[in-house]
Amino acid sequence: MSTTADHGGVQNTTVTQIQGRGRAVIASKPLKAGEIVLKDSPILLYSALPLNPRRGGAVYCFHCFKTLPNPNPPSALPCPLCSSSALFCSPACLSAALQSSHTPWTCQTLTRLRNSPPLRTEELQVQARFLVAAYNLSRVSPPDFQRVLGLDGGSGCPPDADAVFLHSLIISICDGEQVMSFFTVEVTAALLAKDRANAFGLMEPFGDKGERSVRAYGIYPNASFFNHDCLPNACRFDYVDCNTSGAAAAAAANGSICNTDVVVRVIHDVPQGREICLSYFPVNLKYSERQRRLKEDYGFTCTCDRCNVEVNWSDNEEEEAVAMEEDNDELMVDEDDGVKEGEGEESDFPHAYFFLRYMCNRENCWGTLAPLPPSNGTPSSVMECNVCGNLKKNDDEGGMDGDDALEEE
Ligand SMILES: C[S@@+](CC[C@H](N)C(=O)[O-])C[C@H]1O[C@@H](n2cnc3c(N)ncnc32)[C@H](O)[C@@H]1O
Repeated sequence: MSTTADHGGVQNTTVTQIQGRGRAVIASKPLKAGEIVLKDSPILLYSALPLNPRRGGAVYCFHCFKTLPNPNPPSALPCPLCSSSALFCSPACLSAALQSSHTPWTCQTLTRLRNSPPLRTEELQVQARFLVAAYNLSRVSPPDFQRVLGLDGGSGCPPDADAVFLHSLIISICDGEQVMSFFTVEVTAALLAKDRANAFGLMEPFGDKGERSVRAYGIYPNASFFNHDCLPNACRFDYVDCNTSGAAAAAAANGSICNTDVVVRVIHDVPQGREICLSYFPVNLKYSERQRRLKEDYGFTCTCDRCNVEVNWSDNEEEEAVAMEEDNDELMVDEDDGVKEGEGEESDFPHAYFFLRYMCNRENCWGTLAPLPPSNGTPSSVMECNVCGNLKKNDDEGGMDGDDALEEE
């Protein structure tokens, strides 16, 4: 099967079924480094805050997820029903939320959940938020709800204990015959599995100690077609509270992109017919950790080129290899895909070049660098980090020199 995804933001790609990988995004023409292949808007967004947060409430708008300049009313507009549990940045966001993400039904169900005995973990509380958002979506936008159900994940697995528990809890407190009859425990379990395999996290800025947490999760119908590779050839940018001067900021400023949209850009040239993949987590993770996450959250064993090399490594061999390769100046670029395995010794370390060229060198960032979009077909020499937003000049040797930073946040 080969289809072009049905969303206006998809560019120069097709979605194809690949044996053992499900749907996959394929370049339908040769792509230049930095080229945008997708702009996507969420069909479902929900806060990553636990229902009963230990510290304070949200300081962002519950509709567009921008930080509120002043979280206290009257600058922020509270939901008229649940008051300060949900705040909004403007009358437009409040009004849109009351008809979509924060309907009276959602508001009432979340309030009842908050007033029930607290769920034992924050993870369960966030899953409960997701289920309420998904049930609500089935009421306000049945076609979007069907798209969520059509995502990959959860087929044939029996509901686990958490799914059974959350299902009976929510069904017992929410109003609505439609919800009661439609949502079986199997549907609830499938929704949770689809969320785990497809949701993107919109991140908070770095904290004082360099830590980061998720502000909101979103289901992006087209971005969810990208498969994973531990050495990806594309990466995702988002725009929440965007304050960099990169492509993201420019797009956000001229209104061509919304605060919660995502954009996918290829990080180096990609030939026609090649699959375009993202990494589902920072690329610096070790083999065992990557495999664990992919199995637990996404249900597959990764057999990408990098994993096929690293499967035989011990933990410290991997660290030694990365350190050794950082000094290697004999790595070359392949015209086709930007990464070339070297001769002899270097062929054991196909990812060293990737780390040098495409991994952000800001402390504890681990973001991926992609060039700014080409201008009139000319590739940009400025690389942008998809996590911290820093812009850096690309040197010809393939490394990113800290002195070349164009902007530090
Ligand atoms: C976000 S979806 C990607 C699109 C998915 N293939 C589909 O058909 O909709 C994530 C799921 O795709 C599959 N997947 C992603 N990367 C894969 C890979 N490298 N090898 C095999 N399956 C993969 C897994 O089933 C995973 O749970």
